[in-house]
Amino acid sequence: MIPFITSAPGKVIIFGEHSAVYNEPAVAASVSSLRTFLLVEDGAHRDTVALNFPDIKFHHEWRHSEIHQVIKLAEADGLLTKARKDTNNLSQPLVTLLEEKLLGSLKESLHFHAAFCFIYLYVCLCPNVNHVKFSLKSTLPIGAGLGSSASISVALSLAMAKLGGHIKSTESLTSADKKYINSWSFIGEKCIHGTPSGIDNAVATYGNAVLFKKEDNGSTNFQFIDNFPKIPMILTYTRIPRSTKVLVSNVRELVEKYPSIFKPILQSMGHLANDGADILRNLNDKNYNDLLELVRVNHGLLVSLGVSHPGLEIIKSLSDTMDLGSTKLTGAGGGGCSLTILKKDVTQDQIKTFKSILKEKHNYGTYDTDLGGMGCSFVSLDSIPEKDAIVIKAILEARESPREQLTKFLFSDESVLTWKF
Ligand SMILES: Nc1ncnc2c1ncn2[C@@H]1O[C@H](COP(=O)(O)OP(=O)(O)OP(=O)(O)O)[C@@H](O)[C@H]1O
Ligand SMILES: C[C@@](O)(CCO)CC(=O)[O-]
Ligand SMILES: [Mg+2]
Repeated sequence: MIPFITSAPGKVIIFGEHSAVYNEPAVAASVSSLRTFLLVEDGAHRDTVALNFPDIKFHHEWRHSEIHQVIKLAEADGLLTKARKDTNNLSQPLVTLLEEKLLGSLKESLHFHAAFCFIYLYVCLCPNVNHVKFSLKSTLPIGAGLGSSASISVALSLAMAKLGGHIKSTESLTSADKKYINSWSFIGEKCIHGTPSGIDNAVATYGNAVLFKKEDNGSTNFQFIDNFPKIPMILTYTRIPRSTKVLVSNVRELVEKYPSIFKPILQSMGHLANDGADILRNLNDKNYNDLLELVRVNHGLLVSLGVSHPGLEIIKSLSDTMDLGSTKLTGAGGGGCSLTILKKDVTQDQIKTFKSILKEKHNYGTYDTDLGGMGCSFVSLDSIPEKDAIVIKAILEARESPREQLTKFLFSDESVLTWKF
């Protein structure tokens, strides 16, 4: 089976970030052109499980025998069996064991969370896989609100589900396969940020656009928004770093301190997401301004939750001053990215001016991308000529490879890869 590559996209939340965590509906769409790629191949050394995550300058090797000892401890009191059965919650005793025995040396937060997500999934899904190396690279900005954590959780869950024999499909993924990947990537997201709603991993697994809702019993419910309209928009990346885990826990403190103030705000966001989904299902000239209005209101409510940032307000203020449309933060906020939905009459010149002010004055980047499209996918490198496989492996293993190069060789019309999904 080895070598193979898995992949999963990022996402944009259009309505309902943060309120989604409180079981309110939310709307998100995949950003199929911004993706994480994970190469699984034989390792260089026997008895090792190696991680090569160049985007965050993280390279790590565990001896398989060392992991195996931890697995034996976890198996002894039935802990692992329990953890494997529960895809709604992390097993705290297993987390403690992994932290003590396998993650103790990792102090840097990005490294710790990526390794924690990896090792929890590994011991649950494919603990016997040995002499193996995982190289992971993404064209998504990391920690920027576009779902980088969910895309790595999904790419890892798909790879480990294949390695552990939980997914046997060699052609397209079945709906049971996707359900399995979605459940385990939710656990991966829990390792990275504590209390995810599950919207990001659902979109990274299934692709397309969804109206999502987490139910009170922990299950998730989502409907695809078919024929998702092409909306003229600009995604702006402030490059201001932040952590979803911290932002979500700050909101929780506020909600617990002032429930009578914040619960209605969260519910209001939920109503807004439902109304927004109705508009998006049937977007036309008459309701286009309603879409802009709801985006503006959603941002205002997010500001009241304390998850904006002066750097995001710069984008909002410029788009308001230039009368371009409505801007809201997207994802967890606190920096990261914003989404500007453009009015219908905005000209190319105005867009150019907006982008260049943001670039020159603030060093912000922008992404031109469509929403929707393919969710998680995989491809075997045995299925392509060896010379192409060598090039692709080198790109995925290299310390640095530009986003354009990754996209060109792995996910463009020029790529030799035929993804299965
Ligand atoms: N390419 C990558 N390589 C290694 N680790 C990554 C990569 N992308 C994401 N991560 C992990 O995900 C974490 C960032 O997740 P976080 O949820 O804070 O941001 P995000 O998912 O980009 O934004 P949001 O959750 O708002 O959509 C990092 O700490 C890191 O551990
Ligand atoms: C902030 C949040 O609502 C979205 C992060 O992309 C968290 C979540 O839903 O898991
Ligand atoms: Mg995330």
